[in-house]
Amino acid sequence: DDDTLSLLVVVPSLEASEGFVTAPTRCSPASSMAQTNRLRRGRTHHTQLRMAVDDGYPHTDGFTIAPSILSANFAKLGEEVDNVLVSGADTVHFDVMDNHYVPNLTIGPLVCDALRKHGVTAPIDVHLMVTPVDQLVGDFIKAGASYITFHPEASHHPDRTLSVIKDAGLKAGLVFNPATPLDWLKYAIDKVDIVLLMSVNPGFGGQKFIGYTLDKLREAREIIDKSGRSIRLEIDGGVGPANIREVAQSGADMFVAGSAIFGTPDYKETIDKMRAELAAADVKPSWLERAKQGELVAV
Ligand SMILES: O=C(CO)[C@H](O)[C@H](O)COP(=O)(O)O
Repeated sequence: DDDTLSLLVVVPSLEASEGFVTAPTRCSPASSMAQTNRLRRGRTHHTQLRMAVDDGYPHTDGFTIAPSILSANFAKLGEEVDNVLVSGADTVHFDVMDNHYVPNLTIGPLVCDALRKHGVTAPIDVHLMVTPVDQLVGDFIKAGASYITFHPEASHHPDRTLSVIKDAGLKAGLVFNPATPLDWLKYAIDKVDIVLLMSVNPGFGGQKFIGYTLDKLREAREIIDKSGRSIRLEIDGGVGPANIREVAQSGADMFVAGSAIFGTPDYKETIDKMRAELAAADVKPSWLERAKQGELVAV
């Protein structure tokens, strides 16, 4: 209920081969507002409530699967989101397009708020493809977003925008279009929780993965690992069971997939295939391995 949150907390275990053990705990909203919001946002409505107290992300295997609702049936969005979450997705990827920064028009804070009111408790990963950025950031914080990522070149003050998101207790991220260099990370990396690489030109679902972004993933992975921080590396565009293994091997640990999931009749079967490919990739998420060795600074 809203007064007392009863959670199963997932904590990293140095001994467990999967990297996690579960332990029941009880959390009270008497803690700070930011912490309370974080707890609420971190709740999932899977078969059991899960939360990674180390970093605020839910995960089963250290990898995050984030279906993009851009490819969902908007006429029954709540049901679509419920289905994809019970099918094993970790977060809901929420694409916001303004017909200005990108040539398409989608959904805004009202829809995010409606999903929360519908009962969605999984993290909502808001990807802003808009300019200007700042007004919508405030609106999405109020609407119950969990993570907000934006394109730095679309913001007048990227550093300030990152701070506003983080100060509200959310995860903040920068998004890079396929041909946009990663230079923006050089100065702002201490405020970045998520680096999102576009592997298609933003604006539409169902496009083909641009191959050279695999090199860019490796470059971003190196920058992140050097930073010594638990930053997630998210990839978005043209990802599905056929290429997720190679994408993971190139360094990604958060995978957005729209048409590959919503375009299939059985979401669980598709997500299971993606997880099987991740297991076969024979790589562990860098953040998880380094957390086990006590190397990472929490974000
Ligand atoms: O941000 C996006 C487009 O701008 C979408 O999230 C992305 O394209 C995912 O769709 P698909 O998996 O079908 O490529």
